Amino acid sequence: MDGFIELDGVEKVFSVRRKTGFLRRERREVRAVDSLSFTVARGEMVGYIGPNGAGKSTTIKMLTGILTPSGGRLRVAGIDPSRERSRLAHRIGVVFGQRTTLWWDLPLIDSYRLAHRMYRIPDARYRENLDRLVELLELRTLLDTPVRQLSLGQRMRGDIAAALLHDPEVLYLDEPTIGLDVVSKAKVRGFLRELNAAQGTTVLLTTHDLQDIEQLCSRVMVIDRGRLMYDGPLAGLHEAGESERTLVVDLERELPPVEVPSARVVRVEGPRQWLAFPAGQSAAPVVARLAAEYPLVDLSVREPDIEAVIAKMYAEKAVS
Ligand SMILES: Nc1ncnc2c1ncn2[C@@H]1O[C@H](COP(=O)(O)OP(=O)(O)OP(=O)(O)O)[C@@H](O)[C@H]1O
Repeated sequence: MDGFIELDGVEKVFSVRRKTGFLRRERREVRAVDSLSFTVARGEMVGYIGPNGAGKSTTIKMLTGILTPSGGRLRVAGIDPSRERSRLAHRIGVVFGQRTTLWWDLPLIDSYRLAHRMYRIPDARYRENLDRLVELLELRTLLDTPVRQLSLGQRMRGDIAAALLHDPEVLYLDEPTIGLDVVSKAKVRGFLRELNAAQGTTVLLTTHDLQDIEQLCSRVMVIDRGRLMYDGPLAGLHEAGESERTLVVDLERELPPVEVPSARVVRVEGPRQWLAFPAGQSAAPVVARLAAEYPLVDLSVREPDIEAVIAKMYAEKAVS
């Protein structure tokens, strides 16, 4: 193994006690991560996806040293995370979309001052990093605002800055765009792309939004029931799952199902129709044809969700 992040046959088994009667308890084992092996090279930006309960958070927690693996070998920058958690902490940054690491009642800048001391960042470097991050993440006018008053998108940008003040070589992001509007998502994605390109930061990104992966990662790993199901480009995942995108079309009036090559109508509701077409294909020819031949009022494209792609992957495997 010669990656920056290395996992070899990693396992995590939780022992769960379940109530089965008034006084009876049953002990059950949950294998959250099962013989997981992969490597991520320095500077890579990799998507890590899978359905709920697949084992993504458990993997990230083992990579930060919060959880100790039940078996196998795991290294980040040559460090065994659970044995040398505080040494590793200086080299990694973590952002959880669902939970903030910022101090809720204090102005944003105070969380940064605390990180300055906690990570013992040299003064000049702290000032330089703070200045750069505040500029790139558009936080200048928010520094004196208590975190609880920030919008979700502002808070997320604040969290990302906090995770990067100490110049980590690797950044773990757990759902960084969850709940954000289109503009905020674009800002976060733009920043991450820039960070990876300019600083060479290694990024492991967990998300349920396939557009995050599409716009940021050349490689995606799919985990399900603790096992690695797929490791490769996103396009290959669409092929493996034969996934489809959906075009939602609003017509001027109710019409019979429209007829367009390489797309099929899957639902009709009054003047609105839903057309499915292969995810690997551009929507442009379908849209052009619709606009030319039908009284079009509005349309939008819906990406397949990860659960649907993975469900199809399973279905494919079952018949092949
Ligand atoms: N501390 C724990 N004790 C017992 N079981 C756990 C614990 N943490 C996770 N699990 C179980 O391990 C499995 C994997 O959970 P994990 O949180 O890693 O999934 P996930 O892929 O991150 O899911 P989500 O997308 O919902 O966050 C689940 O069955 C979960 O219930």
